[in-house]
Amino acid sequence: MMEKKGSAKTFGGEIVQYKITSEQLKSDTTFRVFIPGSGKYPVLYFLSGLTCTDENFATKAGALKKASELGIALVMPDTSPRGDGVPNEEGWDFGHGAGFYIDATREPYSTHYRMYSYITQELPGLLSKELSDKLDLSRQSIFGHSMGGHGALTLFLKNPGLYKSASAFSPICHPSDPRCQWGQKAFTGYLGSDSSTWKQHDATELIKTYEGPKVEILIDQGSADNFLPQNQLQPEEFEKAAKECGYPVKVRMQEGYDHSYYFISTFVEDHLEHHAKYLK
Ligand SMILES: N[C@@H](CCC(=O)N[C@@H](CSC=O)C(=O)NCC(=O)O)C(=O)O
Repeated sequence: MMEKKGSAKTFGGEIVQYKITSEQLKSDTTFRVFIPGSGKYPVLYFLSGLTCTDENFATKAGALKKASELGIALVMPDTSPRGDGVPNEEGWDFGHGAGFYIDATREPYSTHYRMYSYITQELPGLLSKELSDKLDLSRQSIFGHSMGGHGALTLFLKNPGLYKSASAFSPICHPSDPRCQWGQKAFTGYLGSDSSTWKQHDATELIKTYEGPKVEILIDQGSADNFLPQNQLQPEEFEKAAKECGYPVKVRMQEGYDHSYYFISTFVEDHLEHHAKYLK
């Protein structure tokens, strides 16, 4: 059951925060939904990055006006399971706020950290049951930022046809690469040290064997992003792999922009228009 925690009218539509007890996450979790008006709308998921909740994109990205104009509903989940019973670690790049949109296979994380199944199965199932008059779940697309960009790309590539389109802001493109410290930490912790299992959660690896519809993927990356020289993101590796297998990917290097929501809000309308081409 979806419990309504709060709502507000905005840009002619409504943004609502829901709380559920998730079967996959074995914990309570919240998500926000923006519904443009009184019709039935296609759904665009936004997956947020490390340290975020369902609040960051809703309040900082400036996406709601354009989503309202285009007639696209937005669904904004949290980034991990949370709560007293959910194992956590020191630091902001693992544990709470850092679920990496995968199903953990390693104890003690495997019981709760099932963000992949939550986003691809449980959440759309709930939405189609409880908001069937407002959301058209036969038309879904996905985008995200950083860790959430990794989530958007991998969920799209792992489920051909489930999402009509995908895009990302400064995504973690190659988390199984030894130079990507976020990926090394998360995949070792959630999946174990056998790195052969990591490739199925790595966009740069997945695109090499992808066999579904080749809908253009849009990526925006700021040139002044401090995580870029640290090799946490590696958009060049994803672009190279896509080119080699003939998948159309547009990577736009945006001069002087950093990793923040100032960057996201500058280009978010382009991403909404990109998805509208495939959702409408
Ligand atoms: N808290 C950290 C910074 C963490 C950070 O930059 N998080 C990004 C996503 S990074 C990759 O997934 C983010 O979106 N933060 C939320 C926001 O509202 O900006 C630190 O202290 O350095």
